[in-house]
Amino acid sequence: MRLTGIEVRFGGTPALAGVDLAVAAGERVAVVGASGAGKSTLLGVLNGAVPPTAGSVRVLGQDPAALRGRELRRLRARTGTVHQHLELAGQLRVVHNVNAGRLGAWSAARAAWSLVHPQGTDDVLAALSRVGLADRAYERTDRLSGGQRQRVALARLLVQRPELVLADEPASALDPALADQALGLLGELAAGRGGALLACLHDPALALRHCDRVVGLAAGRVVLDAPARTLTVAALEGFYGVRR
Ligand SMILES: Nc1ncnc2c1ncn2[C@@H]1O[C@H](COP(=O)(O)OP(=O)(O)OP(=O)(O)O)[C@@H](O)[C@H]1O
Repeated sequence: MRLTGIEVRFGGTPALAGVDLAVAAGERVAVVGASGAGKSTLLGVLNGAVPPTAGSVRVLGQDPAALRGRELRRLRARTGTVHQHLELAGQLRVVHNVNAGRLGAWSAARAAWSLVHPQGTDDVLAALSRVGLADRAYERTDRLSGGQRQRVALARLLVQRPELVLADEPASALDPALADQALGLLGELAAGRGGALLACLHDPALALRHCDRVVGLAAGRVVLDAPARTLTVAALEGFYGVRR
């Protein structure tokens, strides 16, 4: 995956400005930076949700902004995103939300039928069991806690089995043990498909424990790009403006 000279403008000030970033297969990259630095916008450029106003994007050998229809759906099925706001349908049962991870690989008819009769439930239950929620499969999703819903979104990704994993603060509502487990699962998922993981993280210790490389953004620019083993929690806290 490679970004070259990426600029994104929503209005006056650019959300991303001159971003160059190449990520190799197998890399686990933490994207860090203060609120508003451009982290979510960067993930949006990679999954095709945010078209750049300048620059070029290659994701799994393709340019998401140049694709339409079936080609774009195919690329999106290979790119899995855990969104910051999760994008779960609260009124649906957990099993349906997890099954939605497969929608990119199914026809519209099969996807609609799966809402009545969930398909491939064994995989769904296995994914829910990996995130500790097997006993909540048939509950309405909006009855779950924030952290439980975050784990439903993770189970949806496990069912999707994408190559490139994009995770926007995937552990923000999880306790420390569950956060470690979630990051471990995301890293395994990306490695298992020969892909890569990019995770926006606000917790420096979590970033250093689970990622090989840390990319820091400030005001839409890359201001840090270093192997995790060369960084410390204190250095990353300084990057966030924390003073002790
Ligand atoms: N859809 C949008 N329309 C207008 N401005 C936007 C939009 N999305 C993001 N921005 C602006 O782009 C800048 C970067 O936002 P972004 O969401 O990428 O930051 P972030 O680093 O992910 O922040 P946070 O840690 O708070 O989630 C911000 O100034 C934000 O206001």
